[in-house]
Parts: sequence; structure tokens; C-alpha cells
Amino acid sequence: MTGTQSSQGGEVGTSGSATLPLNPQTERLCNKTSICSRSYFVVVMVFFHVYIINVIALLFYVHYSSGQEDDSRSRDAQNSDHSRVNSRDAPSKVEYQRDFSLPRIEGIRVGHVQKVSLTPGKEHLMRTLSMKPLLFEIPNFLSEDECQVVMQLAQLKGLMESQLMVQGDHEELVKELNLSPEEIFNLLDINQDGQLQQTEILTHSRVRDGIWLTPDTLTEIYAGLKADKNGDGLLSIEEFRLLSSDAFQRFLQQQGVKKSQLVRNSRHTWLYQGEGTHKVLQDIKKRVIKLTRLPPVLVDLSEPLQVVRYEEGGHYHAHHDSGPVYPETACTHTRLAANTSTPFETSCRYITVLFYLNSVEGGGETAFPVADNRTYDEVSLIQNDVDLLDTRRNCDKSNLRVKPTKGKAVFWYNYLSDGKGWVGEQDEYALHGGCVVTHGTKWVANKWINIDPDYQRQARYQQLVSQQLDNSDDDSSTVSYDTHSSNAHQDL
Ligand SMILES: O=C(O)CCC(=O)C(=O)O
Ligand SMILES: [Fe+2]
Repeated sequence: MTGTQSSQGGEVGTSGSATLPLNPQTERLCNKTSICSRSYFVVVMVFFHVYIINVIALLFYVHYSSGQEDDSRSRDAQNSDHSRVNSRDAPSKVEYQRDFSLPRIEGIRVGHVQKVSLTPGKEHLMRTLSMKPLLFEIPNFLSEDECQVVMQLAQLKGLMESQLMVQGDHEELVKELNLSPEEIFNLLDINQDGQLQQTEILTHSRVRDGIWLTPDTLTEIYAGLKADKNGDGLLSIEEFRLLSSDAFQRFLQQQGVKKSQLVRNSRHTWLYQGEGTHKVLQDIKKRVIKLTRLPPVLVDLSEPLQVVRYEEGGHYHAHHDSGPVYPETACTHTRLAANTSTPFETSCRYITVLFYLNSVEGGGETAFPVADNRTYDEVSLIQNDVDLLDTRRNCDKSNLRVKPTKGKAVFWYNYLSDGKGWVGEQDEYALHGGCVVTHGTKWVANKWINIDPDYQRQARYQQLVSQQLDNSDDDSSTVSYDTHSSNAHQDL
């Protein structure tokens, strides 16, 4: 009885005074480990409650945070609907949601071949030519007949000189700005080392006048003008002061600039590809959409097809089809939708698809001087002995050359991805040019796909175009892309 009582009465720690005595064994244990102490009980209870409170708090957190997410999602959806509604009134103020990623074809590795389905019942083979830039070739992209039709249509339309010799208003500008020889010298001295290297003069004349001077012609000019007194190949400020500001231009004009001395020596024209144009042109466009996997609207809103003819001796020195993009750079195609005017403008050609319309008897390859180079170094492109940009002299030193074969298409990305599914930085490795045609004529066509690296500007531009189409009376008959939705942006 005592024992039972003692065990039942083992309500250790209750504050009552009439606690039953513990049996000696239990008492020894309690004393030893303090398990039966009151403070131990309190600590355990506190931990237990804290644990329960934590669990409850966690449950509340999970419940409410998912609720908020749902709310914000539906709010975003409402906002985006709202912005689309508002965008009809004030497109420039709308923030478009970035809910679209540009597809980009994977190259895998150089030489990798993938099958592509571009026309019903036919399979094309697409081979990766380089990874930098991402460049592919597709033999027989166009049939012989299609090549013929495109060349004939271009001839019918008429081709114009690709580069005109512009008479510079250089002297007038110098007078208007009241520039001193020192100021002009500083403008040309790109590396600011106090002397003008040949490459500084060459780059200047190529960029400003479109005249392709070589180190040899420059040496001739220096000799003719007695410009380089000490014969070190450099122009010092003292030597420069003795020349008039347009001395070089005048010298060249007196000598007569030949077509072979221009950046580009070809003729070209533009062919539209919308509804109502020749079926072949529309078919080519559809095939380009399939090839690039881009939304049709992006291809529809791009430049028309450019058809180019090089005569024997024709060339196009190495260049980029599209320029680098800085925050203040505008794209030509979205200029209408830009909020600000800017002094920098480029064509924002995300992709180039180049078609060879004939097989060339001699020369005329498309050269990619730095394709798949480990590094890109702009300065080392133009060395005194080898100018890699010169497609009349140095195509054989290019890393990659594509032979012009009738019907073949090559295509490459002029911009990298921004890593978020849109257009990123310019791909410098996309530098390319047309090698001199040594025998026969060369016909090519360019399909450029213009995309603004600024997503908002591209979306605004598409919105504006679709509004204009909505407003025009005969929209359904003249529009070649889907305008069921009044918002071209949604097609992205
Ligand atoms: O003719 C070629 O091979 C290249 C043409 C080209 O680069 C261009 O037209 O932009
Ligand atoms: Fe080009």
C-alpha cells in the first residue's frame, strides 16, 4: 500500500505540502538526474510550446505566402491586360511584360548536322559551320528555279550601286566648327599617343569616306603630298600641320578613286515579300520563319529581301551587318516607337540569312576572318603586313570561307543571347565579307531579321504597327501576319 501510494503520489514537483514520500530508489534517481525537478518540467514545457507555436507560425506563413503569390499573379495578369488596354491609347508609357523567349538554334559543335523540315515532304540538312558566331549552312535551301526568279525580279526592278562616291563636306564642317589642326589631329589620334599611325588614318578613311585605303596606297599618298618628312610612317603634329585638312581627299580625287578602292563594290536592290508579291518571295519568307523558328511577326516586320550582284572584280570588305548596342543606341526599324531621338542608330539585324543565287566561277566566297577564334582582338585585325578585313587580298587568311553554291543558304546570329531569352550583345566574331570575284558574276540575297535588343521598344513598335493596321480600312487584305488579335505584341 505504501509502495502503491508512493508510486501514485509521485506527482513530483506539485507544490502541495502533503506530498507522499518517494521510495528511496526513486528519490535517489530524481536527485541524481534532476528529471523530476520542477525547473526541468518548466523547461520541457517551454520547449514544447515554442515548438508548437513555431509549427503553427510556419503553417500560417505557407498559407498566406502562397495566397499572396496567387494574388500577385492575378494582379500581374490584370495589370498586363490593363496595360494592353491602355497601350492602345498611350503605347509609349506601357511596360510590357517579358513573357517571351527568342528561340535560338543550337549548334552543338562544328560539323554537327541536323535535319530540318522547311517544305512539306522534303528534308534539308543543316550543318554547323562555327560556334562563334553561331553559323549554319543549308544546301539546296532554294531550288534552281527559285534562284532564277529572284535574280530576274531583281533585274526587273533595277539594281543600284551599293556604295556611291560621296563628295565630302569635310572642308565646310571644319570651317563651320572653326577647328584648328591640333583639334583635328586629336580627333584622329584614337590611342592619343601624340602621333597618327597608319591604322588610324586607314580606319578613319574607311569609316568616314567609305574609301578602302591600304598601307601601300597610304605610303603613295604620303609620298605624293610629301607628308611624312622623316619617313617613319607616322604623322606627327608638326607634319600634320603642314597639310590642309582635306589634303588626302583632294589627292585621292585628283588620282580618281576606283571602285576597287571602295569598302563595297556591288549593285543591289530590295524586294518586298508581303502579300501580293511573287509567290517565290513569299515562300522564301515562310521557309525562313520555319528555319529560324521565330514568330512570323518578327520576320514580317523586318527589312525586305536585299538582292546583290557582284561583277567580276566585285567585293565587300569585312564588316558587321549590325552595330554594337549601347543604352543610347536606337534601332532603325523601331525608330518610330522610340521615345527619344538619339545620334546613334543601327539596323539591329539579329539574324542574317544569306542565299547564294548562283555558283561563282572563281572567288566570291563569304569569309569569316575570326570565326571560332579563341579571342577577339580588334587591334590585331589590321596589322601592317596583313589586314584581315581586306577581302581583296587576305581572304585566304580567314578562319572560315563559304563557297558560293547555287541554292545554298547560310545563316548566323549577329547578336548573342542576353541569357534571359532576348537579344544580348553584338557577336564580334560575326565579322564577315565577300571575297573578290575573280571569274564571272556573283548573285546573293540577304534576309535580315530585325529585332530590337530593347524588348520594350520592340513591343511598342509592334503595338504601333498593329494599331496602324487596325485603323486602315483594308487591313485584312494587306496584312500578311495574324491580326486576329489586335495586338502584334501578343504574337511574340
Ligand atoms: O557577298 C557575300 O558573300 C557577303 C555579303 C554580305 O556580307 C552583305 O551583303 O552584307
Ligand atoms: Fe554582310
